[in-house]
Amino acid sequence: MSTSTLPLARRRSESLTRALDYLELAKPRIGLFVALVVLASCYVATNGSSSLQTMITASLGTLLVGASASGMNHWLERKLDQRMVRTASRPVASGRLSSFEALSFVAVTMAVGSALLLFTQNPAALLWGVGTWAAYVLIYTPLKTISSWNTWFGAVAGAMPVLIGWSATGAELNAPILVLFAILVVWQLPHFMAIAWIYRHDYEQAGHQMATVVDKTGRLAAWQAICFAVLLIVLPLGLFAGPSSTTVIVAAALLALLAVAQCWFAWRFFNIQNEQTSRRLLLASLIYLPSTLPLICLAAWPVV
Ligand code: HEM
Ligand SMILES: CC(C)=CCC/C(C)=C/CC/C(C)=C/COP(=O)(O)OP(=O)(O)O
Repeated sequence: MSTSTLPLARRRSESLTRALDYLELAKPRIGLFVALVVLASCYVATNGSSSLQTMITASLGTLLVGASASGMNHWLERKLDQRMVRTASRPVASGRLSSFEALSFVAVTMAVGSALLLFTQNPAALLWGVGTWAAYVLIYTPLKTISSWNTWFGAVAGAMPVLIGWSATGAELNAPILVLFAILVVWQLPHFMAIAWIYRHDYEQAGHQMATVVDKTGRLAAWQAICFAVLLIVLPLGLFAGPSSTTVIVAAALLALLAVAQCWFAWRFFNIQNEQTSRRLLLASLIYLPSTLPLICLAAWPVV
């Protein structure tokens, strides 16, 4: 039956399925978090004086470059993804999208995202965007099957959108932006160690050298989760490297308090790695990150 003779309802549902497949290529939930990080970074870099237009276009540009990186990761890992329960039904791994369709998505989102960063922002924002893409696609992704250090490289790549937001504003580096970058790098270790434990059998099946694969006792993952969670408690002290004010003191205290809560879940996971402690640590990490963003903005509140 040719496409034109298919019943309208069926054609509509097929178009919707394809649209959702392309959306899945972009890893939209991680993308949303990354966009929020860029919004906050623009605000923090300028102590609240960034224009709304800069904030929105920088976030949109990063979202598109990030979608391109995620699409490339789907394509590069299509064979490995087939071996993992969590990823086997992904659009490229399952064959619903062809390599041509996936790579076209990668090229179009990269071109539009890069143009947005260059023409609405500046060459530095584009450079950091391309650098983040390269760190994720060319360094982190191939390292996953080589060494468990991959997560540390992934953590740096995952924090680089802070630098896209900062460079878009053209502002000087300040204490809150450096603290936000550090928080993002460090946060990803407890975030991912919980995931590495939950999906350890999947990762082993695909040959990914995650901490829970190279050390099946779970201790390596547990140590990394607790050490980096503790580090999150002290990082807000870095805010005092800049001008101090009541808002900075309040923001630093609340950031440390949030980190203590996150640390509690890392501590439970450190003591015993099981379904409950790992899932709770993952959930805590997903609550911790968006909660820190308004607080770091508070720390950059203009002193009058
Ligand atoms: C080393 C770095 C990172 C690794 C290896 C990693 C890995 C993952 C994986 C595998 C999941 C899926 C968990 C599941 O299906 O249950 C996930 C979830 C998530 N991650 Fe990360 N992540 C990293 C960094 C980041 C960063 C930088 C962000 C955003 C700023 C982020 C935001 C999220 C969000 C929002 C989710 C939940 C939504 C979803 O499952 O798509 N992650 N992460
Ligand atoms: C501008 C730009 C490029 C933004 C992207 C930001 C960025 C680098 C986020 C990466 C976070 C990360 C390492 C996710 C896990 O990927 P994974 O491959 O381990 O996840 P998977 O197993 O679900 O594929």
